[in-house]
Amino acid sequence: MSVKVRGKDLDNRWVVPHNPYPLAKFDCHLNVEICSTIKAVKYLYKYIYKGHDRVAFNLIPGQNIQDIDEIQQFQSARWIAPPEAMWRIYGFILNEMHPSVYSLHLHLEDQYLVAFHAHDNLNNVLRSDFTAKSMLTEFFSTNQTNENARKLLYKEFPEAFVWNQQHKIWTPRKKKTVIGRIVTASPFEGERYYLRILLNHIRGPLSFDHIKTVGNVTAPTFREAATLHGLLQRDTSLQDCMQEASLYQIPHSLRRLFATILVYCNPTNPRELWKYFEQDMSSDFQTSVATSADIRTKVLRSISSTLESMGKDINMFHLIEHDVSFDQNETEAREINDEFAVLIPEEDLMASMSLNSEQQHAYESILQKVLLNESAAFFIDGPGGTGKTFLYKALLATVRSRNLIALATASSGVAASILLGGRTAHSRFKIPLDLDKNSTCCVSKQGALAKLLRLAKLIIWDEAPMSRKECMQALDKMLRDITDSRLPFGGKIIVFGGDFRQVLPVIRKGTRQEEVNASLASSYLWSTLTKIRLSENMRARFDPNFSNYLLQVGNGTTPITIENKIKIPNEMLIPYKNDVESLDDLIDAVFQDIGSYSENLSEMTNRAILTPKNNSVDEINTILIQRFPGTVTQYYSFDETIDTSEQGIMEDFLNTLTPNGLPPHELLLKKNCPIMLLRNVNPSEGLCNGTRLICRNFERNIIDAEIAVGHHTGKRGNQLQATIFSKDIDLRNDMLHIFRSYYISNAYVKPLDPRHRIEAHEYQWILNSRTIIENIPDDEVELQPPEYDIIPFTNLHEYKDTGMK
Ligand SMILES: Nc1ncnc2c1ncn2[C@@H]1O[C@H](COP(=O)(O)OP(=O)(O)OP(=O)(O)O)[C@@H](O)[C@H]1O
Repeated sequence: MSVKVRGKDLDNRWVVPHNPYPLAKFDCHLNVEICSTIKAVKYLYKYIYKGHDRVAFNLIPGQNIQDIDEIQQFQSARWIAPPEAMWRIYGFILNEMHPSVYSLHLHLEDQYLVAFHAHDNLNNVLRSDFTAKSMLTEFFSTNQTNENARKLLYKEFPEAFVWNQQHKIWTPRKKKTVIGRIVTASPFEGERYYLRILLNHIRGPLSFDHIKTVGNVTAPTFREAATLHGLLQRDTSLQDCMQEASLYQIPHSLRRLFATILVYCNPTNPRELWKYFEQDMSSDFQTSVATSADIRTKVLRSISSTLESMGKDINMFHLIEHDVSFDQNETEAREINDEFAVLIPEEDLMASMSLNSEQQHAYESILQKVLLNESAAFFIDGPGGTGKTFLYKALLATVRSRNLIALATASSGVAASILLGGRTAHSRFKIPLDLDKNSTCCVSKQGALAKLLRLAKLIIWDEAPMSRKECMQALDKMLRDITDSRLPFGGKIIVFGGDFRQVLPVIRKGTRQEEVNASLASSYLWSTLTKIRLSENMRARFDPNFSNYLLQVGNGTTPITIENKIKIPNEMLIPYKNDVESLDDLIDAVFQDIGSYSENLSEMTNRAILTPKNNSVDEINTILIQRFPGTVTQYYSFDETIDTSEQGIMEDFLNTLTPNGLPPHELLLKKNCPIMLLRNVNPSEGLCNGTRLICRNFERNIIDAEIAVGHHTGKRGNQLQATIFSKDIDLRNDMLHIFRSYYISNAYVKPLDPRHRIEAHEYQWILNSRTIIENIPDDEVELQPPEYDIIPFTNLHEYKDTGMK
């Protein structure tokens, strides 16, 4: 619509947002504003709650009056509405706050406010014990005598104790819920701010000195104590992390860690970090004949290939003066060789022999197309546990064993890590993250990936229903482009699989219909797919009732429904008593003997409690970690406000937040406890969002963990498996005998080129004249890696005469 106003053409863009209904109803000027920021909301609140006094008005007669009686004016010209008048007449409270907030004193030693009467003798005031008491000093004193008090943080103290201002003591609280807040301190205040940080994290401190004590060391300042506790971010924390790792990780792992730091930790000066650790990262490439330039190239190439698998280019980080470039042919060869080098486990090869009839039908239909090289696209539809993954494994093994390329992909990292050589579909096909119907994959027609895709005989995409249809459509377009074919998926044989009863694509705040519309089943591709159904539940074979029940839920035909809700059979439920007891019962039922799990990994990693809310996850995790045997190690996150002046005010609040994909502010871990990775750090190494790992060791800046699921199981930063091959073995022929074990020291260890791998071992040991090989006595059959329990020298006396070593 457009109108002419004073000779100018104006259209809708010149009209402020308004709502015609209130305009007509109230016959006045009303704008509509969109509250998009916190500030706008605050502004609105201020308006609404400005209160009655803001309608006070003043009528001034014509003549100038000198005497203005404001009280009189206020009283006589005050207008309040009848409801408010009634409210006041009855004396109802006008505002209240629940729960009440206790403001807790914060001061350095002997630096607090003292109130005294003008006529008091100052010397007496100073000498008086009573004057020397404050909320904080009495918090320390109570901790010295009361065991229960020591379990609390300063800010939690008012929840269990009441501050008696008259006698200046904390007495146990009997009723009323309150919360405590330590008064804020800005980082610019120095020590007072660091004391606050310590008080917010350390339970039951006994004195100012005690709170500064970390282990056996009493730090000179609160700042240093906070740093020793890991509560402050250090400028050198990334360097410290590499330093710790370099002490016990092999160079290959160190390079991987370095690449991960480059991608995820935004080091301010990557070149500095590179210079510092180049030597450590290159020690496995150092031989007497290698020049330093060769070694550097090898190290950079190794880092570059890890970065590539994370979707980054090494030249983004400017590690050296000039840009690094590697031979394109070599990159191409590596993409293809890596696929050829994927190991084929014996059990996967045998899987094709034990397929059930439905799986067998699917297997033969797909394999026939592969062998005849005919274009085909399949969708394997089967509820959870019907052996889809089992079928993919059999297919992958058969195709790969014929020296053909089969690509394994999945929508999620976890599903990808279960398949050998598996990658997420996004990373394998370079599908953009922000998709629309015109998106295409970022694959160059001349590049190494295009070459690999043209060579691939079979492409598997597991959990396809979880991805939006645009992903598959982008793949379709890209494959048609690189193969110059008009056939669906460029004539490639592609197998999608999954279960529409499980998770559909995530559409934020989307309706059920929107989710269905976004899924593969609503794509133009759906009609081109040959559908194969699997229905026999192989996971719950021995529990047919459960398997039937699952199927019914999935198909929406559960017999017993109350108000459209699924009724879970009583035998599957933990009866509800109250929140606390029932949660305990649930934990007991799932994790029956938590003390023994540290020895039996699969027992622990095969169990999980699922909850729809992250808060409940944190609550259950806290209980589980307390019950898990061993001593706790704490890691803290650092929260920073963009505006540094708000750090003191916002820090506590930020610490309480646990946004998606981030661990809690205080991460409590114990040796051998399971953890789950929350990021796709390096999917090709099995490190993706959802990978479960077992904590093996803790350093200040490093958690040493071992992968606990998928075919990367057992992978750990510094673990070695070795195949020895070198002409040095000939020299030692007399001594080394097949199938015998030896202690080997002073040997070089380096990663094995995938093309030379005979078994699943990743590293080779290089023996030279300095290598020491010792026989292991026959009675010492079980070779255990040494485990060191390092005891500080000062604590050694505790082990004196106890027979402990
Ligand atoms: N033909 C078979 N013979 C023996 N065991 C089988 C067979 N098929 C599947 N299984 C076993 O059944 C279990 C479930 O199979 P699988 O994980 O392949 O199912 P799925 O359909 O991929 O399940 P989900 O949808 O939950 O991923 C696995 O332990 C697998 O080893």
